[in-house]
Amino acid sequence: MSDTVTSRLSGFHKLPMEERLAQLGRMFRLAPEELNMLHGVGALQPTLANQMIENAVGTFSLPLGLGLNMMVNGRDYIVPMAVEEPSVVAAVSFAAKIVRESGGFIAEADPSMMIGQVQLTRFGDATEASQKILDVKDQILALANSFHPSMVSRGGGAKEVEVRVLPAPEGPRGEPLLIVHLVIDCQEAMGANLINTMAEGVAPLIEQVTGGKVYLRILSNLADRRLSRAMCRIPVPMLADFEMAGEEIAEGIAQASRFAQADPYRAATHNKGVMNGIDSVAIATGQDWRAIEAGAHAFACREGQYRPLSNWFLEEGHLVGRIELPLALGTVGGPIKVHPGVQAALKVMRVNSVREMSMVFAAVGLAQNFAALRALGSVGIQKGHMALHARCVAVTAGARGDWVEKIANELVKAGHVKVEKARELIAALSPAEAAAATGTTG
Ligand SMILES: CC(C)(COP(=O)([O-])OP(=O)([O-])OC[C@H]1O[C@@H](n2cnc3c(N)ncnc32)[C@H](O)[C@@H]1OP(=O)([O-])[O-])[C@@H](O)C(=O)NCCC(=O)NCCSC(=O)C[C@@](C)(O)CC(=O)[O-]
Ligand SMILES: NC(=O)C1=CN([C@@H]2O[C@H](COP(=O)(O)OP(=O)(O)OC[C@H]3O[C@@H](n4cnc5c(N)ncnc54)[C@H](OP(=O)(O)O)[C@@H]3O)[C@@H](O)[C@H]2O)C=CC1
Repeated sequence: MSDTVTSRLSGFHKLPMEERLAQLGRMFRLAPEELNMLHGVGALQPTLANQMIENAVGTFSLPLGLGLNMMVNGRDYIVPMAVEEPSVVAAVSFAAKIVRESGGFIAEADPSMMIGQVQLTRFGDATEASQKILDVKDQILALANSFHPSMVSRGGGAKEVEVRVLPAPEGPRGEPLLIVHLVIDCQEAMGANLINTMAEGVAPLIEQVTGGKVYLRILSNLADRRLSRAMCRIPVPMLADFEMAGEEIAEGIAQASRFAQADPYRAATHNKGVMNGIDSVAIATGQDWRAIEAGAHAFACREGQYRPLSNWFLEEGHLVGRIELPLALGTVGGPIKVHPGVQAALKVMRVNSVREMSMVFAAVGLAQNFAALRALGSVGIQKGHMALHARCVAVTAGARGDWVEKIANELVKAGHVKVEKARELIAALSPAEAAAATGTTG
């Protein structure tokens, strides 16, 4: 791989797609097959898809873009993003460009600790049953680890047993819930399968020592022992653009953050913006994005009210942004080593461990959030977003080829990004132009 990898590729978005790929190929010394994978040519063959899921009839594609300008802990990252929504990739690159000029993102991630849950019922007295389980804690851990000795030799495996007694949902007359938590270090894996194996494996021992009956044995997607954090600190004057002073923009972002802190209706949309970035990278890198989504939103609710995953405030002439969320990611397992497109995407992202990957994910979430709040707290989201959405609108109205960009530009100029307007523009062309614009013969 080239030593000159940089994610600061100014004007990359103005290049034709072939030149973008060629530039990427040179920088990462990618083989033609790897470039083809990124380009989507043969990335996931139907025969392989048929081995991945049930009742397969084919594959389904999404656009793959590159988030640029990302600097995390002093290292440059080009971030593969699979997403259908216009402006997401531009927004992350835009934010990361500003942040890198103020030193980049600082991030950290916890070790890969996950929780496996075992639900015990008919246990009699809850305190006594809890104590019986804790008395055989070492036996439970040894049994759990016997199902995955290779995880232990990697330094991972089951590390702790905890017992939680929860009030009965039916009220005081119902049996309280007794939930055993197995805390497992999953190392480089997301961990669901290995956790479930261990949770199922220890259930008979828990039944035996308590005389109770186990029902559920499954991981928890609220991965709150596996948090990732990112922060950035931008000098306020660096936020200025041609139209607004840095102070005004910073104030708009801080006000947006206050709104999300106070109001779950706003926090949900704020977090949707965060997840625009995180989900896109998750899909491109073969992660279980449903698990990430479930964990993020459960974590957002941990204080009893749904809150934003990130926070922005002013401090000593700087705008400071922070994000914290659970990220159960893997560099092995699931489809990661199976899907050839994921392999090519990971080569571009060049993370050396799952913790490093989690830090980049957190930084992407914060960058995405910054771009949205910057727009929302100043000119509004529509200006930037709709300008990029205009191309989709032009295609929906029937435009094809070079005409997509032309019609999109006209829509933006008219300040009216609607399919009907695009159809009007096409209808106003000469018959020959209209035929060319819509790819039909005249
Ligand atoms: C769209 C921008 C970035 C334009 O912003 P701009 O001011 O036109 O950007 P710029 O010309 O100053 O360019 C700066 C950099 O941004 C990138 N960039 C700039 N343009 C492009 C492009 N076309 N394609 C790819 N990259 C682009 C590129 O890296 C460029 O660097 P350069 O290459 O020039 O050195 C800005 O208006 C923006 O960030 N808007 C916010 C968009 C957004 O957040 N979209 C998410 C979808 S909306 C949503 O679902 C979430 C939401 C909003 O509801 C969340 C919430 O409520 O919190
Ligand atoms: N609620 C949820 O989120 C659920 C999710 N899932 C799915 O489970 C999958 C993730 O489970 P997961 O257990 O991670 O995946 P896998 O079982 O596919 O793979 C993980 C395995 O990779 C091997 N491995 C090789 N090197 C390492 C390393 N350095 N660190 C850790 N493991 C290593 C280990 O096996 P070995 O030790 O044998 O080498 C490990 O058990 C995803 O596809 C997810 O969609 C499934 C059920 C529920």
